[in-house]
Amino acid sequence: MKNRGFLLSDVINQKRAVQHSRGKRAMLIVNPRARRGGGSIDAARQVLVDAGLQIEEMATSKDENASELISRNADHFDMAIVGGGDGTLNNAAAGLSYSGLTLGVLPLGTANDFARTMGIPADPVKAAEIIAAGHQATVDLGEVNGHLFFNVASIGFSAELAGELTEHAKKRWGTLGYGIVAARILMRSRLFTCYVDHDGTTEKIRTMQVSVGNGRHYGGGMTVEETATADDGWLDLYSLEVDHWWRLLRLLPSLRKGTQGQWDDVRAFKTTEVTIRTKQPRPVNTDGELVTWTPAHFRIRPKSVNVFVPKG
Ligand SMILES: Nc1ncnc2c1ncn2[C@@H]1O[C@H](COP(=O)(O)OP(=O)(O)OP(=O)(O)O)[C@@H](O)[C@H]1O
Repeated sequence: MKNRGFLLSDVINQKRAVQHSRGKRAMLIVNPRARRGGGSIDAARQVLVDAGLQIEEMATSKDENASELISRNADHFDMAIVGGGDGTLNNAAAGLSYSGLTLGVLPLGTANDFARTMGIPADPVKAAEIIAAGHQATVDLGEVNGHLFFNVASIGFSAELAGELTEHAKKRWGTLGYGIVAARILMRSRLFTCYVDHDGTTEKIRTMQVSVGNGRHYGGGMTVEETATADDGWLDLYSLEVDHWWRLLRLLPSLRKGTQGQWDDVRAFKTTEVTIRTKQPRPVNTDGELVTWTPAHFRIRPKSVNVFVPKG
């Protein structure tokens, strides 16, 4: 009986997917440089085709910007399916936001934090089923100095991590790679001075890292803030003001759960706009890519992108 019920619900879901997707045109942009981007996504593509989508695959390379591809071709499509990690999604963010095309995510990256935030399964076939089913949500984007991001932007320790964690290391070690390189950088990290302008005040702080999150997860399963969602209209900032790296160790469980704001040496608040200034220019990374330098002006861009998400 159990098996029969399961088969019936599969058939019903497939029918619903076909009703929603039949005849819709989807551009499929796969980043071959993402961790699993070089592998086959044939099975995921087949799920989309079986649901009735007309798929046109568009090549993206190091020099080709996914946003440009989306903007240039938006008139001919109903949705843009992006196969890659968080770097690829950020690369597509401007095009998605300006074109209004709905985003389908095939998580082919290392961390896939945006997929995690939205509850999209890491398995590309299951993720394709979510796209075919057609349930949508509208999410915010973060912006720093004109660069858009889905999950998080940081200054300090994790920007150094982004600089040192090579593509090769990510491909080889996956999220374990983050851990190994992070431990090495942590041991030599020192506090630096920042001026934080927000909500009419300026705070001078000494910090090891400032993170500004739009979504919920980053860094392969860390949490920006336990109540954060990608559609809450807020940026969540936290600053690690610990004086020795080893004090960070006791914060690790909180950093995973997003409860770090409860510690005395962590400053945390919600805002919609914040500027961070440093004495010397410091690099800013968005989801592992170095994109700009301080002074860094962050703001929330509410309700910017429609995304296919699991029901509920
Ligand atoms: N449209 C694109 N075409 C080609 N390369 C891209 C594109 N967008 C991003 N990249 C580059 O591809 C590399 C890998 O992409 P991405 O960051 O998506 O995967 P990942 O690093 O494996 O996953 P994650 O960011 O989830 O950890 C990044 O260094 C990024 O700069």
